[in-house]
Amino acid sequence: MAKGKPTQAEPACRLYLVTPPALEPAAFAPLLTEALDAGDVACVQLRLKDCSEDDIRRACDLLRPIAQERDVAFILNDHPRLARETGCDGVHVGQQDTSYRDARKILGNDAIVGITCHDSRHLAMIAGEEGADYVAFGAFFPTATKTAEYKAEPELLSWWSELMEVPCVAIGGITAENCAPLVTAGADFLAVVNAVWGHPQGPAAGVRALNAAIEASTGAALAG
Ligand SMILES: Cc1ncc(COP(=O)(O)OP(=O)(O)O)c(N)n1
Ligand SMILES: Cc1nc(C(=O)O)sc1CCOP(=O)(O)O
Ligand SMILES: [Mg+2]
Repeated sequence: MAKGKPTQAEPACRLYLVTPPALEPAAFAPLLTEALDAGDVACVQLRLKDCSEDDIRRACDLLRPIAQERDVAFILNDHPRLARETGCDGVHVGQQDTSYRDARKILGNDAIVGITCHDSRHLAMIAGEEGADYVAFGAFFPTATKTAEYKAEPELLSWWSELMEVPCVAIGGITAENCAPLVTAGADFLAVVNAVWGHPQGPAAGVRALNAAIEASTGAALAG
């Protein structure tokens, strides 16, 4: 994920992989490699919940190079200081996490800082004005990966993308089967957990299915 909207050389909507909330880094490394080698992925977010900072450091040290060697941005969830310390490309922070300003201070202007905005135009406008590199809306569909308290609609993506240059990420229960309205509404990135890591044929098949669905929806949108 370069800073800014995908360019003309890149697909209009790209995949943003979020890791499962618990993983064993050595066992997960080949799965990540398989996923990234299967198709177009803009970004990987390491999202580990209920584990120590040392566990996060170890996971970053093993998984970050797999993404960065492939020109895929590696973003850490929730922990701007750890993101800086471990050489991540950026951080994703939610409304209850470190503020945008503090995250930016910690990481500097070259890093990617993305912000959760739930279903809120107001939060997104603030994040965009403050300088966020992307705003994330969700959850678009029911998800078993976390308890999602907000429900976003595709119309939010069309409103945002018609008005703003700052890229928008859609998240929450997204699959190859249901993603078309989000792509046509203008999502710049689709963030997924279960559709890739829980795919019955493995993560490579998950990435291929989502890439194909994005391409088909983009073609349909261009055809009018
Ligand atoms: C791309 C993306 N969008 C939203 C979130 C959710 O962040 P947050 O609200 O801080 O919740 P947790 O992920 O920390 O449980 C995200 N991580 N990534
Ligand atoms: C991490 C996260 N944030 C969400 C939000 O709505 O902000 S939904 C979500 C989980 C996404 O996982 P899956 O693709 O398996 O539904
Ligand atoms: Mg968070």
